Amino acid sequence: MTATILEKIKAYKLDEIAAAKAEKSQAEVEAAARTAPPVRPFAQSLHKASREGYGLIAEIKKASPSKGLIREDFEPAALARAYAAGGATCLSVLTDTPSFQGAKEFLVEARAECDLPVLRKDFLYDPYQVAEARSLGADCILIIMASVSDAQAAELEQAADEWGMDALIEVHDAEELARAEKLNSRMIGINNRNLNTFETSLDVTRQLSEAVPHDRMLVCESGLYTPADLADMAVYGARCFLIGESLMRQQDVEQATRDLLANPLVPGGM
Ligand SMILES: O=C(O)c1ccccc1NCC(=O)[C@H](O)[C@H](O)COP(=O)(O)O
Repeated sequence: MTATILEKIKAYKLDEIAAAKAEKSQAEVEAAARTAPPVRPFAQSLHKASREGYGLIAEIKKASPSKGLIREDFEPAALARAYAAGGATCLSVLTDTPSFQGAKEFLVEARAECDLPVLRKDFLYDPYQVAEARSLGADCILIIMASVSDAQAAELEQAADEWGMDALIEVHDAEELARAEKLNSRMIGINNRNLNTFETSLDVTRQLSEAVPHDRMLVCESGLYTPADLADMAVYGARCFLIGESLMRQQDVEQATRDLLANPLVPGGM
């Protein structure tokens, strides 16, 4: 049987992790993490922003498996400044190279340019990668339930907690959501994109949001383009959004970010 994209990504990630450990031991990466700049409050910032308007995690994303090259003129530092000036709450930076043309240095460069908390957007399997994320300055990690076991998810979450970082738990269906609920993290991301088929539909959030417990903060991820999309998703309880491609395709990223956030649906209103 042909391997799915997530299986292919996992295979090369495990090779990358082994190579990274051979180059820098766990103890060395932990020592580097201890000297990293203090953690910025990721979940707390989103929570605050979502009470006043929308919380936006703006993604620095050069390319993707589903879309190929998204943005040619790609400078993480300039993009971070534009997102911050446009009103983003947090940043997400792709650090995976083979599939997204990302890099660990992009996270360091982006974070140094602004005061926003930063998510390391990558495929994590090992607490080593969490310490590495912290050593780069990351304030939050992503745990993709489709690509890890319950035991791995709990181990990654615990590592994030020990470093004082937040974790965004990503789900795409009811079974993954039920598994995510066994974790402690308050942030649940519903990814509208099926990471194996790339099919993307806001129906995923429409159908799954109802099952998200009220004590969790819902983050609606992928396939969001317009203020109308955000207002539509807000009706289903999403006030926080993770957006990459649609903003990355804009010439004026700052203005596009501002426009997207300009007229949030009033909480509780229609
Ligand atoms: O974006 C992809 O093609 C992709 C393929 C396989 C695994 C993950 C993938 N993307 C990660 C994400 O979920 C998005 O970068 C993120 O939610 C932003 O989505 P978008 O606004 O649609 O760029």
